Amino acid sequence: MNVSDFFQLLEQTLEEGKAMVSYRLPGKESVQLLSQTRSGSFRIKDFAESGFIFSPFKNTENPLFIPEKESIKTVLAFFNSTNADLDSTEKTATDFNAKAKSDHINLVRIGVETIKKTELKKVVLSRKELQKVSISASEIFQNLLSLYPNAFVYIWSHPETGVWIGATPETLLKTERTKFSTMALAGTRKLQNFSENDWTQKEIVEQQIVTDSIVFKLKELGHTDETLKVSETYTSEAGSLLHLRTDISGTVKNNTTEIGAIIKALHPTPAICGLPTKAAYKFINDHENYDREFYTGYLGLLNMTTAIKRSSRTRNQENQAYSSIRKDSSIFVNLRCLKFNDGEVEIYVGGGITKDSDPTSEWEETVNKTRTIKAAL
Ligand SMILES: C=C(O[C@H]1C=CC=C(C(=O)O)[C@@H]1O)C(=O)O
Repeated sequence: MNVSDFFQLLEQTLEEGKAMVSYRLPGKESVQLLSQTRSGSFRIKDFAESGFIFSPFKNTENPLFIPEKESIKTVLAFFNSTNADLDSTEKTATDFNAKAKSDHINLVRIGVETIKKTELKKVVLSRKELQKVSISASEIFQNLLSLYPNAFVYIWSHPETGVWIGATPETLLKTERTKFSTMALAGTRKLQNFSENDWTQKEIVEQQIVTDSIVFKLKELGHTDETLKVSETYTSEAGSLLHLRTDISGTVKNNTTEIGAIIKALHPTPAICGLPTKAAYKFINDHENYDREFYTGYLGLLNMTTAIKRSSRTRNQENQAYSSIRKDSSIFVNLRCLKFNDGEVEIYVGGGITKDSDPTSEWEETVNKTRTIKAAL
């Protein structure tokens, strides 16, 4: 299928209001469209299901999903990412209102005070920003595909949720055969004029909290220092931003039966909630004055069929291709995302707060994070 036929089909499916999702995995060239054939909603019961899962931040017991068996899959084999000019995003630098700024600064102040007085060590505080738009959901999706070749880029539409679009840099959980991997992603800087020494203690601590918490939760599931691999922490690009990142991986006996337990143990990580989890979750509930809905939830491929072509060289059969079928998962944290309404979008952004946070810098960080999305509007 060619590019224009693919996006025409996507627009038609969106217009029909069917449950559908289109996505591209990080670093890949192909774009998939999964369109649910039956009307109604499907919900995850035990995470052994196969399909595309879409979970909110809260109430994650039985998330919505589009079952692989109840959907038609269309593939666009090659989408050319042109790496559009990120500098164009600067035009929106002052495009915010004063009340949003003072509200967020106040929220962060209360967060810092609470951290200084209580057991709370870190809390991720967020906000939502409305912006008028004149382009379609499909165009925003195509722009994100062009801008962010290394992100997980998606558009999800469902009668129960409306339309969500995003380009997230954060993997929650990936499985390949018996190997699984996740990442601790936190701390934010602008790519422009950055030098490695710019990372401050605040960001190093903020990110270390995420790594330690993920390792701790995995150990509670029976993984050990011997079985887990934890990488060095390094600087990782996400559009025009940089984050600190540590990769964590291990093995499972059975990736389809164990995935639910790992997702439930990890979500919500301190990259999007805080530490201790319960105290941070309560603080968010009590003080963030809006519903995050699917922002900082998770989404992606759950136990989806992957056909693998291998080539094996033997003396008699050179380059013979063998196919095998696997069930793999690629689940992401829903960051750098928006909810689309005709003529207007809601952009969601947040940042990790510790005792050393400066409220005005935290506000600016959220402004910088909105640019990831605004560049595509
Ligand atoms: C909560 C967000 O980002 C998280 C992921 C990377 C860096 C973050 C930070 O520096 O605060 C956040 O933990 C967001 O983009 O809204």
